[in-house]
Amino acid sequence: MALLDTIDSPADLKRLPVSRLPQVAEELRRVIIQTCSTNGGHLAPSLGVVELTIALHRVFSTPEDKIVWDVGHQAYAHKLLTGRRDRFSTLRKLDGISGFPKRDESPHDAFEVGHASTSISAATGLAAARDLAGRRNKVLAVIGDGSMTGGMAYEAMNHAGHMNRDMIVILNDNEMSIAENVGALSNFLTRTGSSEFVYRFKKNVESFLGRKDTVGKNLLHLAKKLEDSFKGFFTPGMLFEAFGFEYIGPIDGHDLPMLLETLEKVKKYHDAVLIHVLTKKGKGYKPAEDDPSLFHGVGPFDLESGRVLKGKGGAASYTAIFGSALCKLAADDERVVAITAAMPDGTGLIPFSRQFPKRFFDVGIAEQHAVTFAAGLATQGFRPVFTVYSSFLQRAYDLVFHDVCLQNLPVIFALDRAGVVGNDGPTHHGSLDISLLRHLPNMTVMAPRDENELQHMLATALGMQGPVALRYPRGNGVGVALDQIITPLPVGRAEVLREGKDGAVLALGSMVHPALEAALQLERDGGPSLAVVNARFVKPLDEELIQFLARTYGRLITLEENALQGGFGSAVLELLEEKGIRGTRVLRLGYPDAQIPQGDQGVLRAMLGLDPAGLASSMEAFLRRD
Ligand SMILES: Cc1ncc(C[n+]2csc(CCOP(=O)(O)OP(=O)(O)O)c2C)c(N)n1
Ligand SMILES: CC(=O)[C@@H](O)[C@H](O)COP(=O)(O)O
Ligand SMILES: [Mg+2]
Repeated sequence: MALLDTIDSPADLKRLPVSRLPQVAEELRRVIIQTCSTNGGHLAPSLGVVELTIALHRVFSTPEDKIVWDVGHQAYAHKLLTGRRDRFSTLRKLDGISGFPKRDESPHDAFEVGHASTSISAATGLAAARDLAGRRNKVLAVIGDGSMTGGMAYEAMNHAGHMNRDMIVILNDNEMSIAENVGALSNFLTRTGSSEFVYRFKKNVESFLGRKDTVGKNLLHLAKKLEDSFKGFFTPGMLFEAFGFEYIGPIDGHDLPMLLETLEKVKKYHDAVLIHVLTKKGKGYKPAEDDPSLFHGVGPFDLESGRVLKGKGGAASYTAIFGSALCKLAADDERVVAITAAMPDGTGLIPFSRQFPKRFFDVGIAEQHAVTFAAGLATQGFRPVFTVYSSFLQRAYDLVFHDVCLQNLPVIFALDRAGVVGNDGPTHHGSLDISLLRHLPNMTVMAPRDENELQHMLATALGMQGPVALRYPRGNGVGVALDQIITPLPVGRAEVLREGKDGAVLALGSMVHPALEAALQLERDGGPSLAVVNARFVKPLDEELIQFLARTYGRLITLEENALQGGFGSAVLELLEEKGIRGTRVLRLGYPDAQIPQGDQGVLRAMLGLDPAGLASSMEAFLRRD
């Protein structure tokens, strides 16, 4: 029987002799690799923290003690050790366990995450609550070096350090974000400098004098003092100590005895402490060790070879086509610059970064900074294209308004992953961007019906003088041929794709082709005949056409992959109200006011009634109600 099968809670782990822990680590890795090979998932991040997770659950006692995982994509071992081994095969599937910590999934999941750099803030809140309630549990945040490039982490450290709450931050430093980590901090963190001296010195002293020898401890103390005396070096320790955190490290994040000893020691402290651990992303699975970016968030893969069975960014993906169109347009327009917030691969900007290295900027996980950085560039005549997942732009909302729209600056927001993204679930679905952006002054919002129109919309955006949001879905296009010549579209003009007698469908972006399919299906079945319009623009709407359709049919159906509240359909309703067009019946189809769960994209769209069959059924029922 596998040792892991005997661990239904951290208490079971605590009962094992230390000598058995390496076997637990080995079995955890085997389950994580096996599950990710079938389900996909965040393999490399989770493999990198197996020993750290074992050590944490050996020394601390969740759920009383609180562990907040930053992003939470690395928490698979945590889930396996906290009673979810039997359900782990449902990872990231509809109705399965989440790929991120979820409070309603386990009391051991102290806080819900998914977007980076929030863990220290949450942990600070948990620590303050503990103190107010007079409890004495420990509170920890585990944050990666990539997530440490997010400004919120410093806001939190500044506050936590000031309060000097009893809390522990564990910096999991694997020198990787999704891609190689970027930024001055990243270089700084890997510049162990005198810390390296102290680290090697500590290792030598320990091996020579034994761990428990007091002389060794005094020598270690001396080594630390030596480090402090190296005024010429400004080491990570000093940075975090400037924030009021006692710094410990760097230590080997795969050395279980060292981890256990360090955590046991720090557990006795009652101050703000940061432990800097060095880990290898993907440790224990060679394909992931060799390519931690590919295996950061990976689709199903062949266990033996590590060959990924269905990649995300296939040649026909919206992402890849966006990336190549941007390169084409940038070649003829030197004003074009591209910006990513630590996601060059996921946003398709790798080709651009290679072709125009001086015009490419990876700002780290810093979306707020990215927006205002783009605004700065735009004031000087450049055409910044900030390519970002829809859900990750949400944290920069005010900067979009305050720094871009109010100044009416020509910044382009290329919003990838708009609509349901699939197995990442509710934190990552791009379900809000239309509602967030369409009411901002000077903003244009558009969505292409397919991957070919995406090219033309990008050219349209680059030809405009103010802010533009261009949203498109995760995954492959509909398989249309790509025009070689990319030309701008007439702004604010929709496109009638088919005529009808009984009503008109205004479909936006990824809903256009399903709408066509549904209308055709209805007609084939002898049902109503519907006109279908590719709306193209949420702002400005094609006011003339929409008023004509309202007056002609008296019945309109709007379709969008966005929350209904404040979405495209809302904009149509507002227009009819504003123009005094009474009596038109409007059916709005889109996302409800509810969390959309995780699951394959097609399954979710069908669940939401946004697949062709679901659309046909809703449309027919609506038209029959007359
Ligand atoms: C606000 C936000 N932006 C971008 C992402 C996408 N993202 C997820 S994990 C990750 C890299 C995290 O790097 P690190 O914290 O070092 O963790 P590691 O994967 O190396 O363990 C990024 C950019 C996100 N989840 N949230
Ligand atoms: C954890 C995280 O936020 C990213 O890794 C995200 O899951 C990537 O999403 P894609 O798989 O759509 O690129
Ligand atoms: Mg990292």
